[in-house]
Amino acid sequence: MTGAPILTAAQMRAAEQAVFASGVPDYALMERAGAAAAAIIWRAGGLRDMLVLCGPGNNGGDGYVIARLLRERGVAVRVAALGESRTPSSQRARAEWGGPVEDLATAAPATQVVDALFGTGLSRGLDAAVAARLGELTQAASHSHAIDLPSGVETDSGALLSAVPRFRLCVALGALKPAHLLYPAAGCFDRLIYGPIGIAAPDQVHRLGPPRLMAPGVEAHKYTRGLVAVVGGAMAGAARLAAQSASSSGAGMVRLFAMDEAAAGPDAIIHQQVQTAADVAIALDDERIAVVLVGPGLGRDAAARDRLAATVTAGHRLVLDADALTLLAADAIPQGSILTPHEGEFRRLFGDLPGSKIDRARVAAAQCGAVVIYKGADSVIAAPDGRVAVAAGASTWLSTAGTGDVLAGLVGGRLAVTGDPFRAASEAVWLHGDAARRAGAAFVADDLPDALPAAIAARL
Ligand SMILES: NC(=O)C1=CN([C@@H]2O[C@H](COP(=O)(O)OP(=O)(O)OC[C@H]3O[C@@H](n4cnc5c(N)ncnc54)[C@H](OP(=O)(O)O)[C@@H]3O)[C@@H](O)[C@H]2O)[C@@H](O)CC1
Ligand SMILES: [K+]
Repeated sequence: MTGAPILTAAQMRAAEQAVFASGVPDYALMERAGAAAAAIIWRAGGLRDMLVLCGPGNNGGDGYVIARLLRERGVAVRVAALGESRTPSSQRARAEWGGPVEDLATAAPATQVVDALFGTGLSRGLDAAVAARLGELTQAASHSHAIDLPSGVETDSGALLSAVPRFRLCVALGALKPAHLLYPAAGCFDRLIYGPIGIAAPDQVHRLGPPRLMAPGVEAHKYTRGLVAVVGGAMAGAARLAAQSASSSGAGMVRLFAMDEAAAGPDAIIHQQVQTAADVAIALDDERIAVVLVGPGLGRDAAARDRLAATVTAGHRLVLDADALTLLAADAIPQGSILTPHEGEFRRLFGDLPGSKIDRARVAAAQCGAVVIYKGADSVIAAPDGRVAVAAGASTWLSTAGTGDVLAGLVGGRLAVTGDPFRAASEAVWLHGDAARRAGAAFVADDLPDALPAAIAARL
């Protein structure tokens, strides 16, 4: 389930210092980085002629190493620089390149372009003329490669500090950075390839990786596999969709407590009409229930508020979604819950927190003692203890009505199966993304539960 580590610029610098402290000379690390990137670019672009754009810092230094190594392989390489090299390692890399260095302002384009202008040391947007040159040269190349990061993206937040062209390939050196997964920066390249350089990374923040799931044991029955209760409300369809998703998530049983008969779904889901808050309290007075999901289709009126209060009071493990996130205050969220806010719900609950989406999700999770799935094209899953998984690259077709209800049901189901909120949230986000990939294009949310069994089977 754990994918590649994600490090901020400051954490990268600390990891780099630890390598130096272990006796590796500064320039040796730059050689490693340049060699890792050169090997990846060679596989992507082969002998096509190349222009390497080198900035003043160590990102530029990597560029000179790449230029030298690819020249040794027979590539016709030219280098264009933005001023002098300012760090000792990049000065040495430039000297070892030893070839001509053109002016970035006037350099002619090439079939391949390598952007080694700025990486994790970018402190502000590029000057307009430099950003324009980068754009022109990148567009003119059929093969464009960004070294470590596309120049102009802010490492830790994924914001664009100036105009950034789209690259075919981005080579992440040493570790992923938040900007590789957070939008808009994550949209500035088609492919991301990781180039290892032998640094040790802290292990709290990762890219979401594929989960390892388990088939039920021989002694399993429907209650040991987890009973999910879904408390519905005014809008029957959303709760039904969530219940359907929960029932295809691997859980043992799903009960749907809905306000009317129209909410009845497939026969495997036990449907019970539950009108008032008092009815909800009675329905949830069942110790076999492992998890209660509330929010999809709940409504926002006084009756909905009462049903939600009765649900929270019942004291079961909760998954809170949609209207439940609009009705509840952050300090009323029971510890150990899972929350699934999108941007608007997140801001309403937690206000305008500072920092990147990763920082905000972490603070929110710690504040309320719950696992937060901060949804979007880049979903961030944060646990109260600081663990974070970032999911990127999900199908853009997920931006359709009802997919959030499906995710909520899946989260409830995986929580009923595993009993571990961070694990359940991570598994659910992965399976949701994989189900969408299997559903293909232009699917509707109703198609996703049907794709879940195959997504689960692929992870056993
Ligand atoms: N850390 C590691 O483990 C390893 C790192 N490696 C590589 O090093 C990269 C980080 O290198 P880095 O720290 O030297 O920063 P880098 O991105 O080259 O730029 C800094 C320079 O640019 C300048 N500058 C900034 N913004 C500017 C702007 N808008 N317009 C103009 N100038 C601007 C800034 O000056 P200042 O902000 O002081 O004005 C400074 O001079 C990293 O991404 C990776 O590729 C690998 O080699 C080995 C392992
Ligand atoms: K770069």
